[in-house]
Amino acid sequence: MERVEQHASFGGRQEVWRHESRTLGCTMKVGIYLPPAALRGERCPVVYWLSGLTCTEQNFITKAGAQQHAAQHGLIVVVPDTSPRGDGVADDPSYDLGQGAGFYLNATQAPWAAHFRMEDYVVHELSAWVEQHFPTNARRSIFGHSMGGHGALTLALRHPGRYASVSAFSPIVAPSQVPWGRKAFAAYLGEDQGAWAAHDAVSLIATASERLPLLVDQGEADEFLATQLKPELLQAACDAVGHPLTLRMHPGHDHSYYFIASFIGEHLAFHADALKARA
Ligand SMILES: N[C@@H](CCC(=O)N[C@@H](CS)C(=O)NCC(=O)O)C(=O)O
Repeated sequence: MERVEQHASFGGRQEVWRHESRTLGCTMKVGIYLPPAALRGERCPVVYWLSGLTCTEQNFITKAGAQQHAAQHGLIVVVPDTSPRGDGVADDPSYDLGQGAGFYLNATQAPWAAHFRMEDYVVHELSAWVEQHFPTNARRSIFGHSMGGHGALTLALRHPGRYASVSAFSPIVAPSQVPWGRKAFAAYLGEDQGAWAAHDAVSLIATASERLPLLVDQGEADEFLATQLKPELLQAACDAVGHPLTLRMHPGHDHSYYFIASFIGEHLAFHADALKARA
């Protein structure tokens, strides 16, 4: 492993690391924000951020403005890339499949299955690596944007007990029912839609064994709202079983990091409260 960037930030340090992933079979870059408390040697909880289509670790660490809030709450923020990377890794010319579009699941279909194992990477290998090398206290929360919002919701629902809290900006809530998700699921999981529900937040809500409250923020001027995101499907699924959901619609906000930056402080405060309650 090798540190490839470090920048002083709000009394802490924004770092980028490169490490070998056995799960993905390639080298991965990861953004790690260490708050002042971590630099003083205190053990801090970790919040995992999952980005959307086309992103690397750079989008969030340079545009979300998370560092000042993570510093204030004493949170380590870990930002993985959105897929395996490299010349030996399968890819597709479109922006919504292949590298930059891993969808936070383990692919079962050729040519993707060899490297596209983002669920195992994020849930198991990355957290073990983080907890081995950084001053953590083994408490975790998870959040993300768009494809990464889908990732945060589904990984929290699929791994009850692992995360203290979950939230999302503009998430894909029902990938089985929208073009981005249907294209990716057909490629990664196969045409048999029986396998899709296990990676679809709206489907998973019905049978969730842990009713972890969901915080979701969505811009009303988001260009993908009606075609790809459909938060009303998540609202209906939560209403049907009494799953706690706070869905906040924001007039004027689009799908960009300007939206994320506007509410990132509230999301980190939400996670900090939940992580403290677990202490
Ligand atoms: N029109 C966009 C679609 C992809 C997109 O909007 N990606 C979102 C996540 S779904 C994003 O975070 N983009 C990078 C950024 O805004 O920094 C593109 O082709 O790049």
